[in-house]
Amino acid sequence: MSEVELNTPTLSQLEARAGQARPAFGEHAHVLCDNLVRIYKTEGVEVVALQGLDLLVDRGELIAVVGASGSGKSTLLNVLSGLDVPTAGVARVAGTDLLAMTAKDRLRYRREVVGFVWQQTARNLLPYLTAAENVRLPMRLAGQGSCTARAVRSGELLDLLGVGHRAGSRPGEMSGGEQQRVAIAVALANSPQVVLADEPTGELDSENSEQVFAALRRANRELGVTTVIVTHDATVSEQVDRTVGIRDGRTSSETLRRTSEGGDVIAEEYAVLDRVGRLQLPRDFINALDMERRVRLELERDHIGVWPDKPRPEEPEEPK
Ligand SMILES: Nc1ncnc2c1ncn2[C@@H]1O[C@H](COP(=O)(O)OP(=O)(O)OP(=O)(O)O)[C@@H](O)[C@H]1O
Repeated sequence: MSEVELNTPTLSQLEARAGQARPAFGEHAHVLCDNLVRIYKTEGVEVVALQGLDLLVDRGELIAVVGASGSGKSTLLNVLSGLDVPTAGVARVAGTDLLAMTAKDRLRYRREVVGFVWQQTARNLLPYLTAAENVRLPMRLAGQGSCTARAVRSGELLDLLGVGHRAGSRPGEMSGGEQQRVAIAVALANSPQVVLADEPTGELDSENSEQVFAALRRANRELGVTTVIVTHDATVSEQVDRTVGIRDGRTSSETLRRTSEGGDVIAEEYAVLDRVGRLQLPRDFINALDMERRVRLELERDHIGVWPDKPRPEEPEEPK
């Protein structure tokens, strides 16, 4: 055997080396969506609601997903909550592969792994039970703890979310914001690993919305529960550290919030670069430069320039 043959790696060695060099996408993420596709077919017409969406959320992180109506937010949440199955791609939450669940796995997943807060308070709480009874119900259904242990936990959760004084009230006797904070306690009752909230402030005024966001932040911080809030309200980026924007069924931007040394809250927006190098330019940037179909790129030492295909007509000079 020649020396060249001896030193030439085999295909399987090359594959093993490639695997070592790059950890799998989102290997350590608590919530992972990789190239997620959801196509709805109705009367022969196909609607692509998710078009290869990538999303990573770390354990213990709190993020918001924002997007215009029809961008795919509810579809994403339905997949993450185990209500819907994507057409293709990977969806994994707290180690559970959402595309490979049996009906029994799905029930366990929805009962033990994730907690939900829906927009409509009526979907979150039973009207004829008090706040404390509503929080105790999921624990009873899951057969968790003794009667006393359940009462203690419901009291602690209601206190944590600032609605301890409402323990004996029925939903109809509480404000919308209080009902949603009780709903968060219900979602947390069985100690889920991930809380999913769909427009939790959609029916609330700004003061109540802020209280609900503050309650979600407190639950996230104190209990370490990973939290994903879906909303069309772009101002949510002031309330959370990371906001992921979806456009046309794909993640398009991220806004990161940080506090400067002077104490000011600074929100910086980034475009998302996907794994094959695709980037969605903001619609207003494209419109401002009349960009269409293709653009010219130039690689500089520390950035990439993007120019319209055709030069823009000269601006007419202002008459003197
Ligand atoms: N069951 C369905 N059958 C057919 N098309 C659907 C279905 N559900 C959603 N779609 C379509 O998929 C796309 C994404 O919808 P989705 O409800 O996920 O968006 P969204 O961002 O949550 O919107 P909204 O904020 O209005 O609820 C839309 O074009 C919608 O019409």
